[in-house]
This record gives sequence, C-alpha cells and structure tokens, in this order.
Amino acid sequence: ILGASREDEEQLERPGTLTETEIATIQHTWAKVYGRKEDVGVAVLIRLFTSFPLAKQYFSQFRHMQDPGEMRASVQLRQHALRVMNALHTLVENAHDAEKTAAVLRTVAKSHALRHRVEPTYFRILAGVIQEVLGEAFPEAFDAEAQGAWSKLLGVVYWHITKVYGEISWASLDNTAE
Ligand code: HEM
Repeated sequence: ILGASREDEEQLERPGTLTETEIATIQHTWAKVYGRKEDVGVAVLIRLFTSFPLAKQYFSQFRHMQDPGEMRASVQLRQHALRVMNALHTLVENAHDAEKTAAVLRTVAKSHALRHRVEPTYFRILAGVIQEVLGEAFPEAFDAEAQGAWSKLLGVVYWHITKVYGEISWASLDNTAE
C-alpha cells in the first residue's frame, strides 16, 4: 500500500465543498468530541500507533514503545494528540472559511514534510483512524449522516495536505534524503 500511494495522491480529485447541513452536523458532533479532547486525541494516536506501528518512527520519544499503557504516559504523544485536536478544532470552527482552512493545513503540511519528514500516506491513515475512533466513542452522534460529513471534511484535509506536499516536491526531497 505504501509504495503505491504516491501515484494515488497525485490523482486525487478535489473534494466538493461542505454543504451547510454537513457543516452543522460536523459542528454539532464536534462539540461532544471536543469536551473530551485529551482522552479522544490520545485514543486516536494510540490506535494509529498500535494498528500502524511504522507511524511511530517519526517520534523520537516513543518509536521503540509497543505497550499502549506506556504510550499513554508519553508526554510527546499527549502533546501531539492535543495539537491534532486543536488543529481540528480550528478547522471545524472555520469550516465556512476556505482561506483559513487552506492556511492552517499549509502550515501543518510544510512542517511535516520539511521538518518531520512524514510520508503523506500517514495523513490518510490518520484520517481513517480518526473516523473509526470517533464513531466508536460517540456511536449515537456518529450516525450515517455524520460519518458522511466527517469523511468529506477529512477528505478536504487530506486533499490540502497532499497538494502542499506536491508543491514542495516531497517526492524529490524524499529521493535525495540522507
Ligand atoms: C491532521 C493531522 C496532523 C496535525 C493537525 C498535526 C499537527 C502537528 C503540530 C501542530 C505539530 C507541532 C508544530 C509543528 O511542528 O508543525 C506537530 C508535530 C509533529 N507531528 Fe503532527 N500533525 C498531524 C499529523 C501527523 C502525522 C500523521 C504524523 C506522523 C505519523 C505526525 C508527526 C509529527 C511529528 C513527528 C511532530 C514533531 C513532534 C515533536 O517534536 O514532539 N503528525 N504536528
């Protein structure tokens, strides 16, 4: 999957803009999630790192950890969990503002490509994990309609991230690394 991903990313179609109803659904469900942002964020990252252990490689302080209990105690993991949740919060609050959305995601994409050197595929994987964990943690709120709206929002996130990775020629950076 990892090897094939780069071509898929280049062919990504721009997702449609969110409708008013979808934005309302996202903001309504997010209010519940955000009330428990630290727990939810940590649960998302633990799921990411246990289901996709290679995703840990980028984190100096827990790349060696196997035990979810040990991960839970990692300050670096908790910090990144909160950063992801805070960024999502900004995106949800500004769902009507396409420029703000693009600007937030540009900053994230640039630092992750240039400084952290994260393969863009992990953003798609993380989007799937977020959707899965939110659906499990809030089954009543995340009905089929909410799942559809969230999948569209996360598609928008991933579209922006891969667009910026493409602009800074991630692929050629990657080839010349080390
Ligand atoms: C929507 C998804 C994500 C958001 C909003 C996000 C956000 C952030 C933010 C705000 C920071 C700190 C500031 C910076 O360096 O830019 C950060 C750091 C970092 N992120 Fe992410 N991130 C996301 C996904 C990922 C993924 C998928 C990975 C790797 C699997 C990753 C790996 C890292 C690493 C290694 C750091 C540095 C950690 C440290 O120095 O403690 N991020 N992220």
